[in-house]
Amino acid sequence: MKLSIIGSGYVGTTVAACFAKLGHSVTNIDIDEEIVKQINSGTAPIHEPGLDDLVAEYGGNQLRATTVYSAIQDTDTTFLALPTPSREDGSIDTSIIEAGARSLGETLGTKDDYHLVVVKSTVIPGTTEDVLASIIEETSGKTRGKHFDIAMNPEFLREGSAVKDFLNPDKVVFGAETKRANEQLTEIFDPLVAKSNPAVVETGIREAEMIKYANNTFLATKVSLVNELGNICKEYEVDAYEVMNAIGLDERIGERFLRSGVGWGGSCFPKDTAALVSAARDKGYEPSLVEAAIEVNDKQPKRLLELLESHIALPDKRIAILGLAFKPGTDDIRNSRSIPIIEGLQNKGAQIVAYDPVAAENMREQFPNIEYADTALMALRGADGALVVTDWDEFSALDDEFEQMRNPVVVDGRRIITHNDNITYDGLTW
Ligand SMILES: NC(=O)c1ccc[n+]([C@@H]2O[C@H](COP(=O)([O-])OP(=O)(O)OC[C@H]3O[C@@H](n4cnc5c(N)ncnc54)[C@H](O)[C@@H]3O)[C@@H](O)[C@H]2O)c1
Ligand SMILES: O=c1ccn([C@@H]2O[C@H](COP(=O)(O)OP(=O)(O)O[C@H]3O[C@H](CO)[C@@H](O)[C@H](O)[C@H]3O)[C@@H](O)[C@H]2O)c(=O)[nH]1
Repeated sequence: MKLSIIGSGYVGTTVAACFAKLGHSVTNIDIDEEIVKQINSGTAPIHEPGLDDLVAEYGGNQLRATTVYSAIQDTDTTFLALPTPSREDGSIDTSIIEAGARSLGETLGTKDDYHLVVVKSTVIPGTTEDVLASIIEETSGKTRGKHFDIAMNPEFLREGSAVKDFLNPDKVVFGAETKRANEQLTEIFDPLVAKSNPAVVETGIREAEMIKYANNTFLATKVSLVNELGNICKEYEVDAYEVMNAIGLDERIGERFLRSGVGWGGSCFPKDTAALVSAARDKGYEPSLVEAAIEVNDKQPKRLLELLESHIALPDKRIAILGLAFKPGTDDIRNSRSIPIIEGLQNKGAQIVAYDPVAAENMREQFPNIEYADTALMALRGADGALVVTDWDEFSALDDEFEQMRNPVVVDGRRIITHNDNITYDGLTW
């Protein structure tokens, strides 16, 4: 089928490249000319394992990119994969996706045949129907349910494994209000369903919107609960990882997302939990458990700094930060736990030398005045303390490199460093 995808970020580019691999002809629409150029020349605009190969194979032929919205007219279905960031008060800011819907509606106004619009972005229940569909009707002059349909298809891929996740999902969710929309979505996803056999959830639009928030809030709260349990375990000198491995054997709990540490970051958990809290309050409901999950998460980076301070006084000390990305496998630093850690160290008067295999350039834009090292060893050399913030594999292989520190105090926020007699090791968990 001929698909267009508005927004070529982490989701839009990954989904587009994967749909091309599945045999569809895909056009990415983005306002960023650099991204458009990169895709057309076969280069992935973001760091994501496996994406380079797909964009190299399909970019410029079965996968094209443009800044021109009218390219949508030559497609059957448009996915909206635009950002839905947090406002200052945590509520969802729909201004970008509204602008995208407006441009989409304007171009659909002169399209002759039926079109399916699919919201891929994460949006609060009611946004697809009450906000986006209304904008498209208004700007196109067309009637929803007749000339076009709108559907909601939330995305569950994780950064760092986005291509693999998209091609091998546990489930695909189709939120649709007409048979025709549901059938068209089914046809688009047919090659994926045939290949990886996920559960197919056919549901209403509002339910699809809420499934995404419920999914993320459940996982974020699970990790916060694990962090709280890990903190209590530490007080009692109990190995939290052994405890979690055991409770994970209970199928009702499950073995994944049980790693306690410095907390969750990224472009989704923080913003989606905040948006759900805000949306609940809008309806007069106080979501105290979700608020507590956020509070536990906010405290973990502070706990890491307190642990470091229990070993050394920070003013004027050289502190190595290992890991800037919010998780391994990505260059994304949005809401990374490394950000409050850098700020906390700066407030205490420490000198920072940071290392990350791929995310340093993104962090440099936000913190141009800290030192960035080219390797973990270079960051550690001469440092008075080291904080492990991201669980990159290469950090778990570090060993006598720590001996190059002036004072080998290592505080592990991810439980990945092997203890040895030559370092003073401490961690968030025992
Ligand atoms: N990042 C993830 O892992 C992930 C996973 C699942 C769902 N989501 C959701 O998907 C949505 C997109 O997230 P993302 O991380 O891909 O965003 P992103 O910030 O990585 O990418 C958004 C892209 O949209 C482009 N853009 C902005 N305004 C535009 C416009 N008017 N027209 C065309 N392009 C425009 C930007 O240039 C950018 O390339 C969000 O709602 C997010 O919550 C994200
Ligand atoms: O046991 C765990 C698992 C995760 N994390 C942290 O949780 C955050 C999020 O990790 P992960 O969920 O793997 O990455 P994301 O790319 O943010 O993916 C989440 O957010 C996406 C955007 O909505 C969803 O699509 C995914 O399903 C959902 O997992 C990261 O900071 C991790 O370090 C932990 O601390 N302990």
